[in-house]
Amino acid sequence: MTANKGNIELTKVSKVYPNGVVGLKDINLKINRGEFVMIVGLSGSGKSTLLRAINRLHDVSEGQILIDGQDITKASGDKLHKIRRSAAMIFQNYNLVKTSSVYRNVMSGRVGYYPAWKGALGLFTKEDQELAAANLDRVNLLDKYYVKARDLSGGQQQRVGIARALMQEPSVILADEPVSGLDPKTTKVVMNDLKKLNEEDGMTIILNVHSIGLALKYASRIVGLKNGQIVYDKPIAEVDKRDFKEIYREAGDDSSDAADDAEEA
Ligand SMILES: Nc1ncnc2c1ncn2[C@@H]1O[C@H](COP(=O)(O)OP(=O)(O)OP(=O)(O)O)[C@@H](O)[C@H]1O
Repeated sequence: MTANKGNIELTKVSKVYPNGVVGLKDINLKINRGEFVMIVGLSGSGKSTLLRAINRLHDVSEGQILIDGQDITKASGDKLHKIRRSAAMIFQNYNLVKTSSVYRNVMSGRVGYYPAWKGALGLFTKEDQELAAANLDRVNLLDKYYVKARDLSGGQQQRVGIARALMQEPSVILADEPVSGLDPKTTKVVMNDLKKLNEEDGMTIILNVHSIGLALKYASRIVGLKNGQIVYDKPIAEVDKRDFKEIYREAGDDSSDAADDAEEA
């Protein structure tokens, strides 16, 4: 990964879905290389919309998103592919092809580097095959190389998702609730894999999460969303557990489970 990559800047970003629902409203957010930003907020507050906007899984209605100075909101064709490569996505439901081998799934993270026909035929270079093995090794799954994705546990599938993301040689990892549905022990393994990438490779991580406890444990900075707007943004050293009461308070509510989770964390 090239040094000094991994910077994201959103300016006045809004997203209105075709049905009129406001997903994001006037978001200004600057994230620097090497930050581990955890995005918290109630269900429906816009966390997924934000991550999907950053690597253009959907278009925004207004505003600009720069990844290492390049505007992804306006790019098309080859330029869009190149910008998108630097921000790899990890999904809550892993998004693996369940009937394919671990190796094929990991390799699919590399297809953006090949002409479509070569990718479709699986004509990958020896170097890239070695890279796939090395990335699987990083998440301790080299022994699962030939195993079909459907025969792995949830945590193992998510780690294949991480290895696939690494094939893009990204400077940013966007993780949309990557550990919801995993038990505490497996959650720890996946979170520690991400932490390692952050600390050892300086990768920027932006991760949506429901658990305040996890945010407090892993984040270098916590951003809170409410109704599509940023209502909270602090480095971890300045975070006070009591802050979350407000982020998680629904209209007319006095308390919330997530805020209680924060109190207990
Ligand atoms: N494809 C869509 N079409 C219309 N509205 C959408 C669409 N996707 C999301 N929304 C709406 O946009 C708002 C933000 O949704 P989003 O999924 O970003 O929230 P979230 O914070 O990620 O929620 P969760 O924690 O439940 O995943 C919600 O009101 C949601 O209903």
